[in-house]
Parts: sequence; C-alpha cells; structure tokens
Amino acid sequence: MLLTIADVLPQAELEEIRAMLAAMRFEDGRASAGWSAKLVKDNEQAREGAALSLLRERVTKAILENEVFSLAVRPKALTPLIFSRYGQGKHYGTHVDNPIMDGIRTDVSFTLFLADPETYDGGELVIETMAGEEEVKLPAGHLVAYASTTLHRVAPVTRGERLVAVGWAQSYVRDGAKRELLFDLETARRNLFAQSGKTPEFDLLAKTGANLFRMWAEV
Ligand SMILES: O=C(O)CCC(=O)C(=O)O
Ligand SMILES: [Fe+2]
Repeated sequence: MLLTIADVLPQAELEEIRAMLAAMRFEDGRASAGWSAKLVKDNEQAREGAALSLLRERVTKAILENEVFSLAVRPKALTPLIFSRYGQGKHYGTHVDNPIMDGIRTDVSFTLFLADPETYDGGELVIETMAGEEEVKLPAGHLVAYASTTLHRVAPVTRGERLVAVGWAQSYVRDGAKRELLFDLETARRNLFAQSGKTPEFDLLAKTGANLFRMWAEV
C-alpha cells in the first residue's frame, strides 16, 4: 500500500499550523525512539504541552474527516501525532516502525507534509517496496500512507527545513490486500451511482461491500 492524498489541510490552515509550530519548543527525536531506531534517528519533535495537544486535535480531526483516508485506511485508532522538524543535515536512517505504539497495532504509517517542497532540499521519505525504492516528497497539506511493515528512511535535508506530522493507524481490516478490495469496490459503487443513480446493481455492490467489511472487521 502506498497512497497519496491531496489537500488534507487547506492552505490557510497550513499557515496557521506552521505559525503555531514556530512558537513551540522542540526536543531531540531520539527521546521517543526504540533502541535500534535511536541509532539512526536524527530529528527534532515538538514537545508535549498544551499547544501540542491543541495542534494534534486539530490535525487529527482533519485526517479522520478526509474521505479517502477513511476509505483506504479504515482507521480504528490513531496514535497521537508527532510533529517533526528536520533542519539541515537531519535525517532518519533505515528502520521499520514498532509493531505496537501507544497501545495500538501499527498497520498503516502516514506522513502529512507541512512545509512547501520549494523551501527545502532533500528530506524525501524513501520507502522500500518490491518494485524498488519509492521517494515521496509532497506539497504541503498532502499526506502519504504506507504499510507499517516496510523498511523506510528520511533522506538528509541539505537546505531549509522539513516539517511533517507523522502518525500510525490501526485498521479495522489488518490485511492491506483486503483493504484494497474494499476501497476498489467502494470506488466502483460511487462511480456507478454518479452514472446511473441508485440502481439494483448499486444496491448489490453496497450489500457486498458492507458484508465483506463486516466479515473482515476486527472491532
Ligand atoms: O518523517 C517521515 O516522513 C517518517 C518518519 C518515520 O519514519 C518515523 O517517525 O518512524
Ligand atoms: Fe518510520
């Protein structure tokens, strides 16, 4: 699974969020890394506090309200978001994410880009897939979601500052291939509705989609 979603946050909100982050205190990201991730993690993260809680609440709401995220990820729970900053030379070497974080199983990892890509060089999120390495660097406000099972890294920033929110989702549907089936079926159902309305075929696809979800959901 590798999915990018555009405009999770609108431009006006991004500016406010960047201003909030600029006023916050950051600490060494190693504080929240496991022993082997500590060896390769070199970034900074916004410190716990009232401002971080507010920001988290706001950005989490935008992510959960995004229809594509909800249909592709089928989130049961999210970890508290981490707001990370990578100044010049900062990076995060190759690692796999912990299987359980903040009490939830991590099925899907995601990064919401907060800085305009023109304002920094490097800082690509590089994900190892069967087809090779995928480099992801998206416009501010866009999000990438990928399987937490992958090895991945953040390339060193060579100019400017990379600012992101990262988080993890436990999905109602653990298996990414099953999630994709549900996503495709739902997309076909919506397209059919747009073309010909609520036909008996639409109803059958609705029934099948709902019942597959019921069959696979872990609640
Ligand atoms: O900053 C990113 O895009 C990903 C960071 C990451 O891999 C992690 O926090 O585990
Ligand atoms: Fe990671």
